[in-house]
Amino acid sequence: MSITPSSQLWLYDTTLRDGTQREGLSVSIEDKLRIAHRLDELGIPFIEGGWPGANPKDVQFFWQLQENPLKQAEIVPFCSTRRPHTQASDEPMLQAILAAGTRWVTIFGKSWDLHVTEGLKTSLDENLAMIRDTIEYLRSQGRSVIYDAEHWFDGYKQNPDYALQTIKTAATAGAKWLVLCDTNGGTLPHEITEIVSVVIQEIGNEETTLTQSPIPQIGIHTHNDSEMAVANALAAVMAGAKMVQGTINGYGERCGNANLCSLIPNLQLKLGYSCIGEHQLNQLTETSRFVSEVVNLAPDEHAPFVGRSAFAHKGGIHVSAVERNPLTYEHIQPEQVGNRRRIVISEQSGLSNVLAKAKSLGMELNKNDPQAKQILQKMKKLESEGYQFEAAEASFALLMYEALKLRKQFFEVKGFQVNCDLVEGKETTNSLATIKVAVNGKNILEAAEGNGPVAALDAALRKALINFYPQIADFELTDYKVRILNGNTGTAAITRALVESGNGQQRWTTIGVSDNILEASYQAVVEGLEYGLLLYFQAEKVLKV
Ligand SMILES: CC(=O)SCCNC(=O)CCNC(=O)[C@H](O)C(C)(C)COP(=O)(O)OP(=O)(O)OC[C@H]1O[C@@H](n2cnc3c(N)ncnc32)[C@H](O)[C@@H]1OP(=O)(O)O
Ligand SMILES: CC(=O)C(=O)O
Repeated sequence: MSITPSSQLWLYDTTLRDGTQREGLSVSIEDKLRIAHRLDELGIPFIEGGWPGANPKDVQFFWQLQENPLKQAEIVPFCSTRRPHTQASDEPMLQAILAAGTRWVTIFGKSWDLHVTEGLKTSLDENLAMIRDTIEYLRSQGRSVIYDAEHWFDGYKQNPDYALQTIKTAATAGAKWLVLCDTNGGTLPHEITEIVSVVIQEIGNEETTLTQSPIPQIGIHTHNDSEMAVANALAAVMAGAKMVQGTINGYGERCGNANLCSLIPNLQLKLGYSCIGEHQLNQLTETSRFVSEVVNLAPDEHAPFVGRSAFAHKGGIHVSAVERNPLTYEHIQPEQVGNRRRIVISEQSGLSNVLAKAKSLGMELNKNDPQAKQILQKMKKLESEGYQFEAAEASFALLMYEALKLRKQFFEVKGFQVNCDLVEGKETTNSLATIKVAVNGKNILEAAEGNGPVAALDAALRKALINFYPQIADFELTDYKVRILNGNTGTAAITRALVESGNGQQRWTTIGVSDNILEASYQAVVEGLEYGLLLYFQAEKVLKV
């Protein structure tokens, strides 16, 4: 591995170690393996896999990775320096990271005198010896060492001479990287710039190959407690740091670590540094969603660069301009990071939103068409009554088809009735729905039970339609949300029901609004089935063509 071009930066991902220190995040060995391989594909050169001496899961993880190694990344175990007044060679934790069988290891040591005297309860000299012995021992075992200077910035601010002594000790002992950590996340960018510049002056930062360099390179590891983690990492890089540590989606202890999903595009697209390949940068959005799926945390829809809303345009003025030139309201092209532009429909829309939506549905509509204005007016009127089409794009599509006289009537609901039994002492209610539907001029009457009125209604409707449209057997109701819009008016409150449906490949959301919760739900359920049929027949048509 060599670093020559001055614009080359080394990314170090710690999702599998510091990321898992986030409250509420827990992963299995299989999850860790899947994430490691995905980060490898993304082109991250260093992946911190965990602390093998600290728990059996991390020991297993490193062993299993040996059987199915990464393609390009260095997998790195993490550990502290030896404890006070012990021999490095006798430390079980250090034996555990050696047993992980990697080329690189990361150890963290104390930079802040307060931590030495109060945390470790040892002398400042012994702390220096702990750093030196540990690095020398790991090097004697053939490992390349990354030294994380914990609490570097706080330590430097309190006692700069001692803090500098700790990293000079690490450098002399042979660490190849000195990573300055803003462990408590309280430092501001101007302080980072100043302090990193001092370190670079003191330590030197020659451009040379990693394996030959006697002078360690400087890295940065920042936390987000002041919401400065990304800004601080950028400030450090601009001051000369060559390694950037962070995590996918910014997961990490307390408020998280520097978010690589923001750092990488900022470094690469804005500042011109080279971190990962262009074809890898456009996997960033997918990687962010993959990791959130594996760790079972809902993705942040508003995350910069990779969030679903990162390139979503809602205001009519924005949509009008973006349609003419995306640069007007987008700082980068969404495709560069694997994301996509979305046009959101709402009461804040103008004709441009409607036209863009029509285009995305394959319909030609222009600003002078009277239907375009009608669609906009109808949508705004419905929004004023409680509809929210940005959350129910399928219902908006049906509204457009209707206005353009393209809405196919697959069936017509003539009426329905729902009865609920609430029996004292029974925890669940039984509901029975009867429904009358007309299909191709034929009336069908069906009844079905469900554990709630909406489930019963959905079941009765499907029963009535299944002989005409067998494909609805593949549709499922995946989510159902209800919101009371003017809760202060008691029973006269308006209910908004959102139903999410799916067919195994796609999901779509429909909406219903009424002062009757059943009526609102019924509208959303019916449109959900109708839209599913529409998708099915559109796909059929395309296939036949
Ligand atoms: C800034 C960071 O994020 S550092 C990483 C933090 N991550 C974690 O702590 C997660 C994994 N940790 C663990 O599983 C456990 O804490 C272990 C296995 C490491 C240690 O467990 P225990 O031996 O029971 O100790 P405990 O967690 O109570 O205390 C930490 C010990 O590490 C010592 N320690 C802390 N930093 C260092 C260091 N840089 N070098 C050596 N020892 C250190 C503390 O002084 C304390 O020692 P003591 O118990 O002799 O006083
Ligand atoms: C090492 C580390 O995770 C920190 O100092 O924050």
